[in-house]
Amino acid sequence: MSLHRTRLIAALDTPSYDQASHWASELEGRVDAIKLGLEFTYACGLDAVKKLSARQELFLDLKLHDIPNTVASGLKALTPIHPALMTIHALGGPEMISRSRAVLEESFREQAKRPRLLAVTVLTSMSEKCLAEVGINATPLEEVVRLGRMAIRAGADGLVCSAHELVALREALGDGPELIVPGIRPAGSSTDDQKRIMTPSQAAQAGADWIVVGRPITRAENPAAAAQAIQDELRAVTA
Ligand SMILES: O=C(O)c1cc(=O)[nH]c(=O)n1[C@@H]1O[C@H](COP(=O)(O)O)[C@@H](O)[C@H]1O
Repeated sequence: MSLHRTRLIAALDTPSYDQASHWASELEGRVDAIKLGLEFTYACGLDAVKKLSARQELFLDLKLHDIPNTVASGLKALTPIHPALMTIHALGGPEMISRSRAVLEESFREQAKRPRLLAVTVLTSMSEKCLAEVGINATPLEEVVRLGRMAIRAGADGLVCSAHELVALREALGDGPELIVPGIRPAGSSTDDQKRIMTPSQAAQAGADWIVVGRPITRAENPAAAAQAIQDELRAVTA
């Protein structure tokens, strides 16, 4: 496995434009991208998403999951925002994924500028017990690899998974798919609602392309210093 630089995405989860804007400026140059998701987008709207992401690479994490036509049309409506990364749920199935990929390809003449389509496999807040409660009798690892193979075959550019599944996904799918990893907790920090967690350096060693970190940065006394400490930890892995 090649050890490449793992990039850091800060999840700016807040309903307040001023708070998100403050974090974005504080973190500029210290993180590789910002993530705006359901909380910020529902509270502040898409114009605010566009404005806030004007200066930084954007992961727009809206985790679409509906019938193929609705998801593909929803993604098309989001293309003027021009995120670098967008999410849909792998559980929507292969037709939903392939139509999503097709609509993004049609919307961007230059494919290099097309947002990368990420399929969320098994949420990092879910354990084996929780999977059983929704009727899936498999370990998170088995389910992530199964969904991951299907999603990449159907046209996803990458997958959202926990760090625990990285090695198995690389073995199954090679270096091609972009692997994005939330559920990251620096040593000693609170796990919150996350179940399948690892530290930044463990995720980097296991081959994450990007790690997503929210509360350990945004709830730190000094978010910029917290982000810098994570970058230092990531760099130490590849040094
Ligand atoms: O798609 C995601 O980004 C995502 C998928 C997943 O399985 N688990 C997960 O935590 N996330 C997101 O990653 C961020 C993690 O935030 P913290 O737990 O505060 O670090 C949140 O914004 C979640 O919405």
